[in-house]
Amino acid sequence: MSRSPSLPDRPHRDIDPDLPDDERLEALRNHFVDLVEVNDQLSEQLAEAEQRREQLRGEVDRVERENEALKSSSLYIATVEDVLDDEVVVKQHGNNQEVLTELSPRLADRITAGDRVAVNDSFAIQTILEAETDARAQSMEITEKPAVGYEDIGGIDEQVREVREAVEQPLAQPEIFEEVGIDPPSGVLLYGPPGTGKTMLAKAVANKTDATFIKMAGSELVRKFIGEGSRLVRDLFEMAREREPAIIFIDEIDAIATTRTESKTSGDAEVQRTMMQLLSEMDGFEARGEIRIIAATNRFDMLDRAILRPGRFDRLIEVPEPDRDGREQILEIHTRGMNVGDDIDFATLADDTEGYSGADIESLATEAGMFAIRNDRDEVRHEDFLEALEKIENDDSSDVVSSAGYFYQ
Ligand SMILES: Nc1ncnc2c1ncn2[C@@H]1O[C@H](COP(=O)(O)OP(=O)(O)OP(=O)(O)O)[C@@H](O)[C@H]1O
Repeated sequence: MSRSPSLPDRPHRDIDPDLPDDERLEALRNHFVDLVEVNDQLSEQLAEAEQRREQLRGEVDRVERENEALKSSSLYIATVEDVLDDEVVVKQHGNNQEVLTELSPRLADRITAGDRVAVNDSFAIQTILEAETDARAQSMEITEKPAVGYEDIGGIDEQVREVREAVEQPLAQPEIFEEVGIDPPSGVLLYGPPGTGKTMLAKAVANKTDATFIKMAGSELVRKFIGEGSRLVRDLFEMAREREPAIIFIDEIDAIATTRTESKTSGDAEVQRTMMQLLSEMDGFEARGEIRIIAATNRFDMLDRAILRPGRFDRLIEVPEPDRDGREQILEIHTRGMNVGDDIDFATLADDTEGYSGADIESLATEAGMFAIRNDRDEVRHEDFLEALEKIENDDSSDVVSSAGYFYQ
């Protein structure tokens, strides 16, 4: 870009000292005129150079501003569908828009079809994202054999029976359903307050049937992976097919299956698409196959009824807070591995823990153990439980006993 203007010739005039005065004077005058002319030319060139410098300065500022804007603006997620010579076809997640975009030489030999990429407003690829398997692993919890058995679940025997019938039996004895000629429930929805054993139930069935337990949280689907919800739902079912027999457990399903709202923000549209994908996966599902689906929510009131239609989550099981006997059973379960004294009276503790969920009771037992340690004992006594109860009741910041305040139907 640099331009070096040619400098005018330096005026040079040898004046003969032997010339008569008037001729020498004339020669000097002419020389002076030449010098003035050169000076004018140089001044003109200097002014031009200054103007050019100003222009360049302006250009640098503009490029810097553009660069800043590029660095700070949000990018969209897309998948590379096809790599051509120096162009690629990308499909933007969320709206599925396909575009042909130029490929920068910087990325040319690193990109392959199927890569997840971040694109800017003009669909220029900015970065290649990490492998899809990482995203899958981040969003799902996969356990080959969860370490939870039915004997670890207290106070909800009826719910255990129902889950076994709706999920375990179709996996363990599919022929019974074939012989009778009925399809087992497509999906089971567990609903009730937090910490009552919904996740435990799903894990226990997976354990009993030697099925892979694949958990995905609805809230993560919409919060963490914006624009990728429907793709992750597809991945979830694909993963389950790869690992049959499998139990798919979708926790907090209300996050993706809420009643349609009036607002039409892109976030809502994205949640809708994620739910539609889930429904279409479930609709195209082999009812007697080796994959069972369990979902859980503590916001039953918010659910979009579309997910409860036959062929979808068509078996509803309420998992309530434990009653008095249930609390006693859960207390016994959670103290099984503890060194407890003979003086512990579970019956009165069950009376004292009205409104406690299973998770609250688990925390109570741990807290009682802490009091025993604080009192320099290796045996947990009834008094430790009473102190733990008092601490929990007084502890405003604790969310224990808060479950009673959750809204569900
Ligand atoms: N019925 C129960 N019997 C024994 N332990 C329980 C029971 N319910 C809850 N717990 C204890 O609380 C913990 C949390 O329970 P779980 O995750 O199954 O609750 P959840 O109903 O799925 O809760 P959330 O709605 O918050 O996901 C369990 O690991 C277990 O220790």
